[in-house]
Amino acid sequence: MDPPNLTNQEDLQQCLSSEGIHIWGATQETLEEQALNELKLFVEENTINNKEINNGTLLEPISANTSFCEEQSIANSTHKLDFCITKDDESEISCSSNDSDTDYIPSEDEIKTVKVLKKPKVKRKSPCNPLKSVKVVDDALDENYNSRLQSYYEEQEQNLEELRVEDSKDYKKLKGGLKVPKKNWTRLYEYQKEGVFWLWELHQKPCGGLLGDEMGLGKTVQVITFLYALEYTRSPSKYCDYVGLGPTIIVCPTTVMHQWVRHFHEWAPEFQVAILHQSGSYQGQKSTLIKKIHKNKGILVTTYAGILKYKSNLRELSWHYFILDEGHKIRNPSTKVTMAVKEFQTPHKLMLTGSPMQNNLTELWSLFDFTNPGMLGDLATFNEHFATPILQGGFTNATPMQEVTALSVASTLKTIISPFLLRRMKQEVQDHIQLPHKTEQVLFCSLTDEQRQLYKEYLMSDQVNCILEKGVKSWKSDNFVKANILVAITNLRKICNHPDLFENETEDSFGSYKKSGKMIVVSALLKIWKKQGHRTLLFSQGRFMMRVFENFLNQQSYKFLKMDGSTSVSSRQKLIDSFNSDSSYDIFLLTTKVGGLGINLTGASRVIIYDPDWNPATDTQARERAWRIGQKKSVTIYRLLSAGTVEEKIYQRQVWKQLLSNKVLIDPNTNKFFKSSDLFDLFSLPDATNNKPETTNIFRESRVKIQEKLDEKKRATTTTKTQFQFSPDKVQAMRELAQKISKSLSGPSAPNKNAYQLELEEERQQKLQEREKLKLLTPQEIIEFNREKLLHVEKDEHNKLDDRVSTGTFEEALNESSKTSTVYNKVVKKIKFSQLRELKNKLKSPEEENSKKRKSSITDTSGKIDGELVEGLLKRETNKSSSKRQKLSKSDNQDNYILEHLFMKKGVSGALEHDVVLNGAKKPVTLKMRSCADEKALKSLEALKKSRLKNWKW
Ligand SMILES: Nc1ncnc2c1ncn2[C@@H]1O[C@H](COP(=O)(O)OP(=O)(O)OP(=O)(O)O)[C@@H](O)[C@H]1O
Repeated sequence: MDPPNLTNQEDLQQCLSSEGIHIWGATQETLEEQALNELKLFVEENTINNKEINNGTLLEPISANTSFCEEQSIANSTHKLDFCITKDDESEISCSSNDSDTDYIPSEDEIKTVKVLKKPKVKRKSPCNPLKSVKVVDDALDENYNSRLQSYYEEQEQNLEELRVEDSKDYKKLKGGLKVPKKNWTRLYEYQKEGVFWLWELHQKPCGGLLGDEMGLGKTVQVITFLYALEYTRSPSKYCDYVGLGPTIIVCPTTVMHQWVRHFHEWAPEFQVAILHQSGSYQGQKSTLIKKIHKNKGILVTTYAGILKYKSNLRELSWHYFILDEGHKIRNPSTKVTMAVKEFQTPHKLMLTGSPMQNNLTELWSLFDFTNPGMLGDLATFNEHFATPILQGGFTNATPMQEVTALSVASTLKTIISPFLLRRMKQEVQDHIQLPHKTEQVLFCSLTDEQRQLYKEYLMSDQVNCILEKGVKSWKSDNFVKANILVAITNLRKICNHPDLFENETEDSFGSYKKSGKMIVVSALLKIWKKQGHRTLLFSQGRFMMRVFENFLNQQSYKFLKMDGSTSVSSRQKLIDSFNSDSSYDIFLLTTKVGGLGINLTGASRVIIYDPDWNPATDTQARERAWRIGQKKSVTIYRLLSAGTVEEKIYQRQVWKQLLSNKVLIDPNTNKFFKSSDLFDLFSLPDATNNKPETTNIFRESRVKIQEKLDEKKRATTTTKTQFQFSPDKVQAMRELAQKISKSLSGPSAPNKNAYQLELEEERQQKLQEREKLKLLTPQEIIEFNREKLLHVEKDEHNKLDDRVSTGTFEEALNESSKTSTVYNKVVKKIKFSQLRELKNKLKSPEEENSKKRKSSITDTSGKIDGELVEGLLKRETNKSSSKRQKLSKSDNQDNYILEHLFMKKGVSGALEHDVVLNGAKKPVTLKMRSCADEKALKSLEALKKSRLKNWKW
């Protein structure tokens, strides 16, 4: 089989640079991602047109008629790569409405899941049919539009003959004269009002802007209110002939087209809003629809693919506003769709995205090249003077000077883009929106034995050996090796998700959750959350994993809905509405790319991201579906990773990218990024006994408290066991003694006061005996003895035992011994007190006893959650006397319990607080370095100004 045609090295380099790769060469970039990116470039450049890759073998081209994401079957292959290669952008557009994740453009990230050769022959029930919900109908057909307007006016008790937007005093006038209807203004949050004003300021200049508020903060609502206010104000435009709002195009992902229509109907009902897509109500010639909406000065909502498809019809006409929703889709400057949207010469261009920079600084350049063409100079100048120094300063091996230069250049860049970028984070506006608390943790799950075995075997396969032998030397020039690297990574990821995705088993056991470490964790989480009454969004990357989940959820009788690329566009909004409105659905199963963009799923308060994406924004987008305006409950998000595997590297890469983005968009003084791994790191697997995932060591300070606590507990037990050597007889004697004591302490209470006194007397005798015995022991043995006692006492307090590793020296042993004894004595006192109380209670009347039971059922701590006995629950601390504990919310307590449970029973070996990982420490900067760095930043600015002269279309 021939290797694919090589693209010329310049093209490759360009692609790499768009992924932030070219600058430092191989040493500081992960090779696997370069392979991935370059392969993506092949996809976009059609250099390996329609070939499929199977275990390193590039197979024959798929038929020329293959539509995007169409499932193909190629015989005699075993381990199928889970993606398809698009023929080209047009082929994607021509696909039917129900066959694609991606009615938007196949961007560089869009290597799609297509098929497996052997489809898992699992008997599947289809997910529950959603309840019927009101379908959003657009205004493409005049009769629909008129009848909607009529009902609206009737509702408003207004006359149909009135002006489209009535001129009354019922508005808020902003500086510069914009009148915002009060019915909208009063509904906006303060920061949204600022957003509307910012849009108005931009409108008065011949420039565009990027509304980059964090996801779910209401970017759509702000833009619609602004457009509505423009129309309401009816002021003539300085830069074109329109009065009020002229014809407008909104480009967005397929899934949110209907959401836009709905928002327009709610916030600006008088506008005529038509969907330019086969899922819209207009089924005639699309060119006719385009002309009609343009003439009526309406709003045309279409997809990124739609822009390509109808580009010539759309470009014939002049548009007032051109708006890109989820505008990061044009982050790659060399894709067709990016070039297409940049060809539109509208006076006003806006972009909405919650993740303006996902992988590298070139992306940011590409976005601003749309909204403010030429403002950041040409790409080469930008890369040389901004992207390079910022990136250089971010690596762990950067010199202090490089670091400070990066800081200065990043600050300069931030200053340049600030007037045209409005970005607010949820944390900043929390006072306004009052979002409920969010916890986001990364859980490191152990592989099952089967997975580990498979993973190891694959690592030792010829394919991986070949990569490691050839790859290090020739990956740069050998695209075949790059393709192999990609295939290998994909296979490893499959094993991490579920071994059956890699190696199909018999039908009966296909997809059993017990075969996958992460699925065992999912199973435990879903079980507990259902009991707690939480509803869950379960995100996964691939459709085949979705099938495994579907099978599992059916077996476990969960009620669920599902949305992936095969879900027809027209039914997606219905599914979303059904899930939000019908609380009987436990779970919404979604692919990250389809379900992660733009939609509202506040009906759920729990989110699982089953497998990490290379792009941090993809996972963040997914989590934001639940944690957004409208959410009433605390939200918990778990990102699952298989410990020690390639998934950890992917997560580390995510963090790296996120920190780079934060440096420019949030705080230039973000700390260093860490060095990425090399090829050997990718294809390795630490020993199973090494149960501390690498990532938890890198971000030690971000480890969740509960993990520390459990680790301490473990150490306390194991240390003692390994440090001291006792003869078996001695151990036995100590055990017996300790057991005897603990039995006497925790045994059934005496029936009356006299019996209790007798018991105390017996205890005193035992203590005396014990003291005699202790005289014969060494200090270390005393420690061990005390520990043993505490373990038998089986109370929480034994966790407070100091766990310092004893070296066995006499002094330390004595120290530790005295501490242990103190803890022990406290325990004993507490137990006695509780026994006494119990005894008193027994002497109380039955009524009093009943009332006490009622109370205790509220604060029950023994293996119960909300009154339910939960399997595997050891203990649940609801210590009323601890003020710290009292401050924790119910949700925090539930989360803590769940984590404890997962650590103890379900193979989770580490957990990180995701937000803490991303909050880097700040570096002190000396004055001298600062002035040198500022000089460099000034030079960068000069270079940019020169480049601007040629390019900026202000
Ligand atoms: N002022 C407001 N009053 C009531 N609801 C609001 C307000 N602002 C936003 N919302 C609601 O919050 C939700 C999120 O808003 P929207 O979809 O506009 O956010 P977004 O920033 O565009 O999100 P994404 O980036 O995910 O697309 C929507 O359901 C919207 O109706």
